[in-house]
Amino acid sequence: MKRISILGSTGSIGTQTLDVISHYPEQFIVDGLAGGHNLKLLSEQVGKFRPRKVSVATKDLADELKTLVPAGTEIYYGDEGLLQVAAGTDADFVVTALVGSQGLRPTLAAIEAGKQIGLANKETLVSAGHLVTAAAQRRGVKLLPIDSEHSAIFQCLNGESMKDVRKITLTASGGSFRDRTREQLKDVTVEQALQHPNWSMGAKITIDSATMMNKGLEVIEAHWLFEMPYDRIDVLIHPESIIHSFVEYEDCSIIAQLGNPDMRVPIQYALTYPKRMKTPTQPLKLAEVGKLHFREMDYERYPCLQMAFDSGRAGGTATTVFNAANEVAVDRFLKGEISFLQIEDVIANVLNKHQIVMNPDLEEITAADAWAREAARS
Ligand SMILES: NC(=O)C1=CN([C@@H]2O[C@H](COP(=O)(O)OP(=O)(O)OC[C@H]3O[C@@H](n4cnc5c(N)ncnc54)[C@H](OP(=O)(O)O)[C@@H]3O)[C@@H](O)[C@H]2O)C=CC1
Ligand SMILES: CC(=O)[C@@H](O)[C@H](O)COP(=O)(O)O
Ligand SMILES: [Mn+2]
Repeated sequence: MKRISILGSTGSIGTQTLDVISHYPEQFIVDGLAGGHNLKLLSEQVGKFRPRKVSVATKDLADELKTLVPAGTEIYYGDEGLLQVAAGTDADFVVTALVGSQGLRPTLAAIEAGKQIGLANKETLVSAGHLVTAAAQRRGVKLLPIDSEHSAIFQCLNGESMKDVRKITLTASGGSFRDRTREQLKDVTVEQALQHPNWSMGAKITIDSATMMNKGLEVIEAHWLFEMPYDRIDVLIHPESIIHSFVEYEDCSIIAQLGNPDMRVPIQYALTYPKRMKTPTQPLKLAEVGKLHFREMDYERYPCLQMAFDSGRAGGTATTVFNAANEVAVDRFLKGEISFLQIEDVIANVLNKHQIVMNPDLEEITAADAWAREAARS
């Protein structure tokens, strides 16, 4: 029996994690759930899974939640609530499915408390990968990837020696605007940007896919998860999202992981690793798929991806600022304050103004993140 806490239980990854868990009630107990603002869904989850500790974004929401859940449920809110669900339960496994760098402190707290981590919240590694991986190493905690590309790479590396790896390649669908030129991006709407061709996900990551920022964040995530230098990480456009990523070895063998796009597969693999169990997903029928397509990445078409490699190579607080500026820019685009193409301008401007701090501690990361948010708003 594995005891689980979920940060971001009401989101796309959070709900799919609970779906996986509900297929194996004899294998999992839910100890903690943290949602944000969606009280209706969170109260249903509490009624069904009966966690001991639950958290929401604000005190008002916490007061309202008390009237909706079974007596005896411990209810928290805000930053303290996230820390309670991350580190203050008997869970041995924490799924990090918050969106954005707000997941950093709870993730660090869960690691310090010795919980194994199923990591979906990639922004934590982009913001402070050196702190998260060092804490995990020190505490003997596994960071099990949930992000589909990283789960694929993790599976392709299984049983192999890292010294035999030539490079890893992350596949990219191209997102909602994969068949448009830059000229055709000038007047795109929020609704159009939210139409991902292959995956149903939260709004922020769907916009990141359209700008190719998602792949940029994933390059930095892969750098930290697999200790891979940036010149051995490649990105390839693969519109079907069937090959989730692959590893090329020194003998020219390529090992890839394939499957229909369904996040319940990598979520379940992280939860049950190293065991594999049945999932409710549709098996991949390659004869029905017929053809798979690939295109070389065009870094001029996708400047966010180039900025990800540049800030990753620069190191220190460069990636913290790169991530925080993007979070604000995406939020402003979703609110209609800036155009789609201005997202990358905001990030570039903030990066240009930033004085990088090398080997930052948590306080310096927090300060750089706050500075970048302020700069991205002005
Ligand atoms: N969705 C996917 O398929 C994939 C997602 N990821 C990564 O996983 C992470 C989560 O993505 P996704 O599930 O799509 O995002 P969603 O937007 O669907 O979910 C975000 C979750 O965070 C919660 N949340 C937001 N703000 C707060 C807050 N202030 N306090 C507490 N909780 C808060 C939301 O609560 P509420 O809704 O109740 O307000 C929700 O539960 C991201 O880092 C993303 O990049 C990676 C690979 C695939
Ligand atoms: C499901 C998942 O892991 C997402 O990160 C997905 O990869 C987004 O797709 P693209 O960024 O390739 O469009
Ligand atoms: Mn991904």
